[in-house]
Amino acid sequence: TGKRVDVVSIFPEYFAPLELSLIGKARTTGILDLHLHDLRTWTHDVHRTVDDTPYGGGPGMVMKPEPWGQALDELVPQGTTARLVVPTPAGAPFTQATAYELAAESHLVFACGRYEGIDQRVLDHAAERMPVSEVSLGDYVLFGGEVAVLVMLEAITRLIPGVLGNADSLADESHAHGLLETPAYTKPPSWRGHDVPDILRSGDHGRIARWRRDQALLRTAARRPDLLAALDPATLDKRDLAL
Ligand SMILES: N#Cc1ccccc1Cn1ccc2ccc(-c3cc(N)[nH]n3)cc21
Repeated sequence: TGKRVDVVSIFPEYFAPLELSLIGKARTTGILDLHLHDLRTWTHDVHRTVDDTPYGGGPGMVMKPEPWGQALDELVPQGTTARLVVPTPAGAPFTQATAYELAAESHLVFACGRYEGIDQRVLDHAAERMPVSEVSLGDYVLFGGEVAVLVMLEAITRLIPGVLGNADSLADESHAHGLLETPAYTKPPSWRGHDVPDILRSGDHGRIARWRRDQALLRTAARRPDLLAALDPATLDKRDLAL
């Protein structure tokens, strides 16, 4: 059976396009079993209230715990398990490594917050019976979790075996070896006075691989020194260090 993914949001229509693309693909390949839910399903008052004022004062509103608690009771019944993934500016960085970890899970529940976030007790209570990942997509603040979940779903889905046609394309992409990927070129060989590097048209695959690695190292050093610093020195050979 495919990977079960539940998304809970007060704007489930944000995800409607996925129903076409991912569900379409999943139907043929049985990869993703995506279910969208409106959090207001689990409200019972006439105004379908999901938010209230923050304890301790401050601007904005906070999402009430009750609807979330009932949603999780229904989506992750006692005796079943899932990983709860909650986008938040205060989360741990979502990286390619996180995407791989989440791609391996059989059941993911994404909680999309709005307003100033979800009452913390929802996450604390859920953590008593399931793994909870609070994740940040970057050091900027969004209006809510929906866009973050769209990004995560894309990053995760492409890692599930069978989704990408050419599995090799996963091996050499950015962040696969902890380095940025090399520049890409295609025909024509010369375009508006810009030529493709001769090495790439030499047919010498050993030298091409070497050139590509050099480019990845130089590019990573120039644009992402933080990634270079994080590299395992064991993966670098003496030529690399000479760059
Ligand atoms: N929480 C919160 C919050 C706190 C202060 C101001 C605005 C918000 C809005 N918000 C509500 C839900 C929610 C979900 C994810 C993000 C998010 C993630 C990244 N990486 N940036 N922003 C923001 C979200």
